[in-house]
Amino acid sequence: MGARTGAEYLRGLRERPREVWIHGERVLGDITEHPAFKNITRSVAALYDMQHDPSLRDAMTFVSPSSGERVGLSFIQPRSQDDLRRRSGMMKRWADYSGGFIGRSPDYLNAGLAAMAAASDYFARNDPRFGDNIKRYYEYVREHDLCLTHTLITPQVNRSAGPARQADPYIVARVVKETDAGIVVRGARMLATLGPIADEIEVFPSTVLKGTEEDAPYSFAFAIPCDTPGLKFLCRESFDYGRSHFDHPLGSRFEEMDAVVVFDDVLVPWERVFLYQDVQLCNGVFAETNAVVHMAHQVVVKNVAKTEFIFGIATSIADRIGIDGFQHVQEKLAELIMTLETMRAFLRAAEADAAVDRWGVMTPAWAPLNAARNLFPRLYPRMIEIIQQLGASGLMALPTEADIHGPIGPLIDRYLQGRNVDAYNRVKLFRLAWDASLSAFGARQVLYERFFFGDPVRMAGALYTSYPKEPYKERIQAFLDQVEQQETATSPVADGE
Ligand SMILES: Cc1cc2c(cc1C)N(C[C@H](O)[C@H](O)[C@H](O)COP(=O)(O)OP(=O)(O)OC[C@H]1O[C@@H](n3cnc4c(N)ncnc43)[C@H](O)[C@@H]1O)c1[nH]c(=O)[nH]c(=O)c1N2
Ligand SMILES: O=C(O)Cc1ccc(O)cc1
Repeated sequence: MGARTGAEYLRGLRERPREVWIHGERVLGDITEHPAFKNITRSVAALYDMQHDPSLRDAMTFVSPSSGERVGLSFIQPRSQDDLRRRSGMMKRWADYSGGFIGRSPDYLNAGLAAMAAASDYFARNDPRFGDNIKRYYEYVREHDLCLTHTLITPQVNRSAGPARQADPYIVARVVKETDAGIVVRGARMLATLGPIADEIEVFPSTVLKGTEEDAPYSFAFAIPCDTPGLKFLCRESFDYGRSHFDHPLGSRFEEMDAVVVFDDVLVPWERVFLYQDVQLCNGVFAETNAVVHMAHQVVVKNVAKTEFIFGIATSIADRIGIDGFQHVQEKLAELIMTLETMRAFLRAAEADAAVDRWGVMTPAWAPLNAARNLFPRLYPRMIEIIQQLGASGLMALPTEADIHGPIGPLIDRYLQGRNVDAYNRVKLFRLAWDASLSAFGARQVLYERFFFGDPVRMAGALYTSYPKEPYKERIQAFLDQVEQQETATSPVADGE
């Protein structure tokens, strides 16, 4: 019990084989040895191991209020700004490990779950048992340091109709029946990042349901182990092509995988149900519990780490091939600095203006985090464009490790050296830039940043509609009135001329 080591995380996956499909086959045997999952499971394990580095103990863990064990800091229910800063410090260490390329390190969902448990009264409004369920579940996950995945989105079949109005009412995961033991769920959800190698899956409300009776069977929040019978993970193709860390420095380590989740009459025990059939409570769960704020806190920490990493790549390219003196290159690098400082400022503002919410949790200020989560999906594709603009053909004149060590090695040494670096290290840098900006891994990162927190168009709409606009409109009206008064006061008629 308490914060796990990487070995304990890997053992947990081995002990609980789950139904995972990839490349036309079911993963049989040890998933931690499967080519698509071996490297990412080692990377997630490395995150857990950081919790046991004696020099990082206080930076990565805190003392559990229930067991007295040291548990992961992302599970903390912050009570002070200091707690928030400690949590973001911990999140930054995890994000730095992968340059922000493991978007779904477990801290993202841990922070959300901690907030939901603090807001257990919200779930109790649906049913008093659900309030106890979410609290108990949070403690269970925290004390066992489990790795969570989540799935919110309905299958992309026909977006012009709600879940009940699809070609088949069982496309979207819904409740088929209730038993004394729990609810039975049939249908599918999208898109569980890290799903096949998580311990548990949260199946939470997603798109805004209409609030009519027909949506009730689609309205629920629950969590179950990933090896629950009938639960299937349908993976996309792996972007870890089994190449060396030199050839694919990111894809060979941080390919976190995304999977469609199918529920083939899955029994969800009542003690794991947190919301059921109450459409309004389902629609409000992330906002009303402030879980979305705490998750956004992790996201902005990750954005800082990722922007630092991309800026590091871009400025290294500029230096290595001698383009750093050109004005337009400096302008592009300055753009990355602006993005970095913007993200840092959002994070700092959110922590500095944090306040205790109605659930008693010290909660980062939402306005800067909400602005950040709307802005970054627009800035990240531009960051990647800058890498492409600076790297140019160098992102394609890119031999592999085998070429460097093979018969053409001397040619590479001569023609692919940089201004101040040998060919080996120049190619190594450019392969990293390629993996961040052009490989399947890199392209998926752009898509991830565009969409993972929701459809950017609807997110922007929600930002606009929820933002307090009256004070600004009133100010403009007052300004216009003032102009009129001044005109009247200074006009010849008013002066009696
Ligand atoms: C790489 C990656 C990883 C993840 C995820 C996505 C991606 C790309 N997601 C899913 C993510 O939450 C999801 O992509 C967004 O919410 C958008 O939903 P759809 O992808 O279904 O697009 P959707 O089909 O809704 O939209 C497609 C297009 O249609 C437009 N559109 C659709 N409906 C509209 C409407 N009503 N009004 C206006 N425009 C509309 C959109 O603006 C968009 O341009 C996820 N989810 C999850 O639960 N867990 C996870 O771990 C992840 N991980
Ligand atoms: O749906 C929401 O309101 C917030 C949300 C979006 C994406 C996600 O991964 C978690 C929560």
